[in-house]
Amino acid sequence: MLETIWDTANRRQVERDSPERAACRATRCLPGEIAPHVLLPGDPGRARLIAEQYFDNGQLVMANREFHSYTGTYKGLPVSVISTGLGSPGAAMVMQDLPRLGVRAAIRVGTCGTPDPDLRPGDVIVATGAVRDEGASKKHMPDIFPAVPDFDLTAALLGAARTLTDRAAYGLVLTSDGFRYPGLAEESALYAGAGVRGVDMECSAIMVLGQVCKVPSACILSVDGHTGNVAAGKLAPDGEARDRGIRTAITAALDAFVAIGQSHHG
Ligand SMILES: O=P(O)(O)O[C@H]1O[C@H](CO)[C@@H](O)[C@H]1O
Ligand SMILES: O=c1cc[nH]c(=O)[nH]1
Repeated sequence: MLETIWDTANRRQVERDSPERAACRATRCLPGEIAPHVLLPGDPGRARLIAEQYFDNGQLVMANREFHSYTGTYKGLPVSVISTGLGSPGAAMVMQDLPRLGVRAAIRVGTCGTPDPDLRPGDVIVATGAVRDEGASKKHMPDIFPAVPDFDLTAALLGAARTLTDRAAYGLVLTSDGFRYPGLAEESALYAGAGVRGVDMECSAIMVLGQVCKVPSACILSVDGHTGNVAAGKLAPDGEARDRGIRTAITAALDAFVAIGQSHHG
């Protein structure tokens, strides 16, 4: 069982609902509680898994709604993980908290469907850009603005993924406000013809807010199945393959942080 960080790290105890914590309205974290390098899974359970299985001395910092934050180290580098919940509004709110928390790089480690017959469950996709079929980012930037990740962070992420697996792909992602909806099959076929390889619900918001909030951001996704199956009502993901891909994505993201970490000190 993880302890809260202020139990063991001599931090001030500040109530979750205090005005001081509300300055970061989603995460309710304080400056100093979050490391400069942050992983962003959607699922709070995945945040916990990362803290328990990948961090040294990973400790729970704060749990507010679906936004659960942990801090620890990886290969000696201070790192944090914050879950963004399901969908772009929550992801956008987390991104808005990050500048105040001193975050210098953020990587989404998520899951996706794929419309690409060449990809298999358990493959990982490093996103090179995203179709903005979600509403949250449009509250921050008009929809003619592109959703692109940070180039250097993305290059480091792809490099790290390729050292771990020969099933690391890169390409565009379709980020949507829907999971299963009437136009899914047609839309994903249309976009797949122009290079979309993954379908998720947060990447484009994280990329656009990364630009707006000046937090270099990138995304890596584990494929959990084909969008054709979801569109046809076959909703069960390939859980075993998905989890294998998630483990690859987490390690690649952390290794990318270590690779770029040197430039973020001093
Ligand atoms: O596994 P996560 O990171 O939550 O990502 C994907 O999974 C959820 C849908 O099941 C959406 O949040 C989608 O983007
Ligand atoms: O948004 C998502 C996430 C996982 N799998 C899908 O098919 N869609």
